[in-house]
Amino acid sequence: MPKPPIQRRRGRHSAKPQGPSLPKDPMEVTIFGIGTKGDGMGKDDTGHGYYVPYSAEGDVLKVRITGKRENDYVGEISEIITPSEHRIEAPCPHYTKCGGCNLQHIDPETYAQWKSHKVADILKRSQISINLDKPVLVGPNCRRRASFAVMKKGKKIIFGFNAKGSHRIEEIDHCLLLTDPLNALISALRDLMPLIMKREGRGDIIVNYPGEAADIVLALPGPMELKAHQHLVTFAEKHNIGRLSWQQDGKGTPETIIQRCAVTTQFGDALVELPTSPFLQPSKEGEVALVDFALSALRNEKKILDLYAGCGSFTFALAKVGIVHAVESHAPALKALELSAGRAGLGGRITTEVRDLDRQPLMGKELSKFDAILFDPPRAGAREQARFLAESNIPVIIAISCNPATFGRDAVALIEGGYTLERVMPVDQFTWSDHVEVAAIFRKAPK
Ligand SMILES: C[S@@+](CC[C@H](N)C(=O)[O-])C[C@H]1O[C@@H](n2cnc3c(N)ncnc32)[C@H](O)[C@@H]1O
Repeated sequence: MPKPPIQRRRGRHSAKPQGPSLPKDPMEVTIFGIGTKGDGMGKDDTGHGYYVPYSAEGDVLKVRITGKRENDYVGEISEIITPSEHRIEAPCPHYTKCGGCNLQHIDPETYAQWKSHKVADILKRSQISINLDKPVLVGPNCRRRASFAVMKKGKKIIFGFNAKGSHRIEEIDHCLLLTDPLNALISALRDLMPLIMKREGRGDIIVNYPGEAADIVLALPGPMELKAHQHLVTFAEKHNIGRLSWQQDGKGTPETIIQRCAVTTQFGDALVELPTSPFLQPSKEGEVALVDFALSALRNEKKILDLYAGCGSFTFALAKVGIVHAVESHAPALKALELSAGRAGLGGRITTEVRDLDRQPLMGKELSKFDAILFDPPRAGAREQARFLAESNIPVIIAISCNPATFGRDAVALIEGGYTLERVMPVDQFTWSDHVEVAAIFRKAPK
């Protein structure tokens, strides 16, 4: 029988104990499903509801109650009485201690179904019913970005990943989700910390490895000390770091300390020189799947609008179909896109515009110039912009979203505006977590 997950200490954000009203003895709970946040949902024999992290459908458990979520109890597994048939041994030794993953203990088939069910459930809440495409599962060993946590207390430094809902840091040497070049940096970064982290406190080390060279932001307490510079130069040389930046106390714009070479990524034929901390799709595999999906919606549209374009993950691919206007609020990202378009000889096919689409969405006549639109907003979605897209008569709209809930809201606006939702494809770039992305196609018949 698999071992019960290791119990974590209660952290700052976990459910608060409710005092004497909470039963003290562990309760027997049967898990009947997994909720949208990845916690098992169960019932005891009185019918009371439970949320139990790290449980699986069909588990019979002894659950120690730690708090309440609305009318239901939240609990921790104290014993697995009968394991679910969907339970497997989690592949990572840090599982349940590190906060990164919460669905490693479920067999791959059930896991994949759950990702699709999560999207379907959220869409159903918005009264949207559609047969979803088969999900794209990017899998482990693909993530090209990581945010490590570091803490110095006295002389002791701990480097790893934050535990879930807690100040604790789980020390790790290897993460199954990361690409090999990123994993190879972990022990080197740990060894670097005592040489450069002189003040007590906490920090984050954000590493992007989008192409040939890594880009690292050291968000650490206090200013960089002069002595740290030579250590950083040696570190950058030895480990092929393209750029190293220091962000004092994790606030403000990171200051570039060392730039050995350009930090680049390839979008189609264009090599894009990236600014510090750019948005990129978390994996190349996910990026390719999303781009292929977007292209599958297009025929030979002449004018295409790429909203929330970032550094151009979609722009360069769309420019093979038509002339693209890329709009984005982060000026350095758009500058990188524009320069790369020029170098790739695409200056005539790609135009750019820095614009805040919440405050100043494209509307009416501006939209009517385009034959197709792709929009890929942040987690909050594109509420304002979607209202105007809904009113437009653009024949095809492609939506990419990292948040099915805000996608559902924006999709309703488009459907109420006369669009038909043709396809929705779940994309799992956040393997073993409860996150899932979606890509969708909407069409409107010409008037
Ligand atoms: C999910 S990312 C997508 C970026 C790009 N499409 C990609 O796949 O790499 C969302 C982008 O929206 C931009 N953004 C956020 N809020 C915005 C706003 N109000 N107006 C315009 N762009 C915004 C962010 O800077 C970011 O580049």
